[in-house]
Amino acid sequence: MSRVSIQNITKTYEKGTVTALDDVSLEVESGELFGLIGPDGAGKTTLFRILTTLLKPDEGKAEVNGFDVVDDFWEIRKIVGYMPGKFSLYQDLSIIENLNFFATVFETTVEENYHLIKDIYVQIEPFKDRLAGALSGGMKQKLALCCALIHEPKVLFLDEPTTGVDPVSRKEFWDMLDLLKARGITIIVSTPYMDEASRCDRIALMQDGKIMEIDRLENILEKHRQPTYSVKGTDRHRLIQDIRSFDQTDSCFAFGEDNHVVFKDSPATDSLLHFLGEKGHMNLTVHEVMPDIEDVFIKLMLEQENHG
Ligand SMILES: Nc1ncnc2c1ncn2[C@@H]1O[C@H](COP(=O)(O)OP(=O)(O)OP(=O)(O)O)[C@@H](O)[C@H]1O
Repeated sequence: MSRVSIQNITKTYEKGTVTALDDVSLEVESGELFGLIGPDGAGKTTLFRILTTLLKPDEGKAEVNGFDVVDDFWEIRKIVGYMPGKFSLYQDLSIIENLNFFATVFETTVEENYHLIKDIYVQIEPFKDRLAGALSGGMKQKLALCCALIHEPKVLFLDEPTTGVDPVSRKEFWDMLDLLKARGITIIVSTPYMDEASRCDRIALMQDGKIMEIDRLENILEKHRQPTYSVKGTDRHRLIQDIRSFDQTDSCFAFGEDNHVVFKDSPATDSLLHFLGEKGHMNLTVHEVMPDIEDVFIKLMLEQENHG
């Protein structure tokens, strides 16, 4: 049985003028570590709020562990853990007070379920009397995860848990999720960081309330692979504009120091270099690169924009 089943969910705000989710369907299997990947405003938080019964969909149906998110909301609240993106902790309570609070809400105690949070909690326990508001981003994130786990949830929803957290803590966080997955907990995690896709069993790429693709990362990369070129030069700002104005350019986006270019038909690197040279660009380099998930995301985003 799939743990989370979403069928044709639509949700709008502002009397129907803002569409947050547009006919979204998705199945997450038991024990999966599933990633919802997309930028701000893609609809990730709205989907989590529906699945954790805090918001009702306008249309469609969703189930968690066989319970309907509208009719069986009370059952769902007992079996899910939710780590919201913002404001999940009481800033003026200490670490241990926050944890006790969440345990009490679910009629349990920290002692009773200590084994569930132990691996994570030992890292912040030395500071247990420190106020949550005074913790670093990485420590807040660990505490929020402990609070979401303290009642032994079967399904865990984590909304952008690594946003604003340093790269080392981000990696540690994903290592912790691997441990939770090994215990059989189904996990759905959202992130705007494309590189985190590789840590998930499967991912859904979301943009503007729609799911553009759902699959294993390697399958998505394989399916959407297209020849992609890195073009660098001295005058970076003008370069991207000039590459875009070249008549054989299909798309060009900045990737850090780089510009990634896809051509309309056959690769036209020589004519592009000639074109840019005539526009006075210096120190130009061009070479083919292996497209990654960001390249695929942009490709799908442009296709979605062109269709709708
Ligand atoms: N309470 C609300 N009232 C009106 N519009 C809203 C409300 N909540 C979300 N929206 C809009 O719905 C869309 C989806 O927002 P949502 O918060 O679900 O996306 P997200 O992917 O979680 O992004 P973020 O990281 O910014 O929260 C956005 O256009 C957002 O502005």
